Amino acid sequence: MEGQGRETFALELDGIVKRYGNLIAVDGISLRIAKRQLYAVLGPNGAGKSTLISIAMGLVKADSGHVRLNGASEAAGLSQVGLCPQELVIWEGLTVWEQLLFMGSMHGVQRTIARRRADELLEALGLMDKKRVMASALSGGMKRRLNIMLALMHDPSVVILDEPHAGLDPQSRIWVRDFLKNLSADKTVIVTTHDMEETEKIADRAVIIDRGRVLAEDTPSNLIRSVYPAHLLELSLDGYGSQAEEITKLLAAGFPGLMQQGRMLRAESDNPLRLAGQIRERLTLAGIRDGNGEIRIRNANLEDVFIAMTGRGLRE
Ligand SMILES: Nc1ncnc2c1ncn2[C@@H]1O[C@H](COP(=O)(O)OP(=O)(O)OP(=O)(O)O)[C@@H](O)[C@H]1O
Repeated sequence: MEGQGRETFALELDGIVKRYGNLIAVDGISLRIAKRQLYAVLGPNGAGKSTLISIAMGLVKADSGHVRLNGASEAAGLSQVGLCPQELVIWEGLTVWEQLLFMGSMHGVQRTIARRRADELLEALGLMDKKRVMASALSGGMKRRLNIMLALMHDPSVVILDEPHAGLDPQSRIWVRDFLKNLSADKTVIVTTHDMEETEKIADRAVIIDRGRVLAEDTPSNLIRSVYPAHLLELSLDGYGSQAEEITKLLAAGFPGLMQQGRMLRAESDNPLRLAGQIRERLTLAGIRDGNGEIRIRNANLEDVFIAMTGRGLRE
């Protein structure tokens, strides 16, 4: 039974702990990531994402806990993993094509196979016309795309990408989004990211970690539903100038579900239209000019969940 279960997991982390002096970077994380899916690791700066990935790759040794890659202990599984680090690892003096073949030869990939694979990757990430161009002449977003290709030249079954969305221009963002989604049809793709919008669009599952611990793990839509089952109503205080404080006090007294978040009052509601009407009525009664246009009703997104769970914005 146990052996059978293992075959379905690309990565299993069991009770991982990592300390740096007094700081606990990873505080007992256990995760099972099933094969052939796109899995996002989310967390604010310093949450422990990179440390966890480095431990999964065998680059950093955990103080305790176990890692299994494709059912094997990490050393046995590493050749099946491709890592795309946060920093660009590119040889500026080689052309795009030369780098891909060079990476293939470093992994011992047969030359004809490497050439075919390099062509497929160039096609899939939209860089075919840059094949003969020096890496130093590529734009930032193109370099990041090349960085992803280099992690795939040995055709690993598990690909780990540390912040693949960081610093991408809109065009590169679309290439990377489509590429990762397609890749996850037959490989396990694990990304660490701050990009909630991308995660919502492409991830099959996501884990939110903070201070080295797992806060929640599920599909993006279940994560959202679990925290915000209803709609969100938001009242922006920006248009009210010096009356903002008075309005906050007035509405807090009448609508206990309304919470202040910065320059916004926010409530969750099954009937946001009715609530909006009640809020407007209250404001009118108090002689405050119609708040029409200041109220917005929307569905919650992953960023709302992240802020609710970690108490922090993404880039704080
Ligand atoms: N080599 C190290 N020595 C000492 N402390 C470290 C080391 N590596 C990481 N840390 C600390 O461990 C904690 C977790 O860091 P980590 O880089 O894993 O977080 P992260 O979630 O990847 O953050 P970011 O989103 O900023 O990349 C941080 O407090 C960091 O300062």
